[in-house]
Amino acid sequence: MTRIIGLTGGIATGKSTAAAYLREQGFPVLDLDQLTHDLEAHDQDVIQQITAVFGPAVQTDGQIDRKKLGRIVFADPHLLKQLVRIINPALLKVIAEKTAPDWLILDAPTLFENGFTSYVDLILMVTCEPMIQMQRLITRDQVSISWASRLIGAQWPQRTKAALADQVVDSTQGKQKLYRELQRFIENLR
Ligand SMILES: CC(C)(COP(=O)(O)OP(=O)(O)OC[C@H]1O[C@@H](n2cnc3c(N)ncnc32)[C@H](O)[C@@H]1O)[C@@H](O)C(=O)NCCC(=O)NCCS
Ligand SMILES: Nc1ncnc2c1ncn2[C@@H]1O[C@H](COP(=O)(O)OP(=O)(O)OP(=O)(O)O)[C@@H](O)[C@H]1O
Repeated sequence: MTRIIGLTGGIATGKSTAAAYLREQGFPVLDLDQLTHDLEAHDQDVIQQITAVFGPAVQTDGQIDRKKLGRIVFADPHLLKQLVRIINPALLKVIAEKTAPDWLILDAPTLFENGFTSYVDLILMVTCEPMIQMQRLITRDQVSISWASRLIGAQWPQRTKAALADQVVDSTQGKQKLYRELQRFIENLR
């Protein structure tokens, strides 16, 4: 029977790093960021709906230009909600069809914000200190402090997510410590 672990946390806190480790340990992972990218590149219904709301300028070569769309929606919470309303049904359709012999990891950065908590059996959150989060985001994505603040501000605060999660792992002190915490999490699952 498929049981779903929702892997979530703030932007650039280490979710993909945690997901990669869990995948190495044998867990199947459904990455909702990647799924979103696939839908915005190939799903004609999604592309059409996004274009109807945000205009033809968000399309390049028949696909959604995510950098352009990101600049629009992360600058306006109402527009971000409109985008989520378009994407959510398409994501939920894939989630509902996905099966695994035991645990399935749903790598879902905005599990809470998108209203996906009722689709998972357990919530695992990756956290890190806010200053480290800011530094990692600026370094990884080469963005300004003000844009990084906007991206962080578009999500629920880390402390709110941590209070609602079943388990929290912390990536502040490096990858090896994060992996040890994940290993403990796995051992307690079995
Ligand atoms: C805004 C878009 C076009 C930006 O694409 P881009 O390739 O530049 O960024 P990417 O998808 O890799 O996202 C980077 C990070 O942004 C954050 N983010 C993505 N979607 C959201 C959202 N709805 N709310 C807040 N933060 C978000 C996440 O931390 C994510 O990991 C894209 O993220 C998108 O379509 N998002 C809406 C769909 C969604 O909610 N996806 C998350 C499902 S859990
Ligand atoms: N424990 C860690 N120690 C040091 N650096 C880390 C650690 N975990 C992640 N990083 C680095 O921080 C950055 C963000 O990590 P990652 O991409 O895994 O975050 P994310 O939460 O998946 O981000 P997003 O929300 O944008 O998808 C990356 O450059 C990654 O190499």
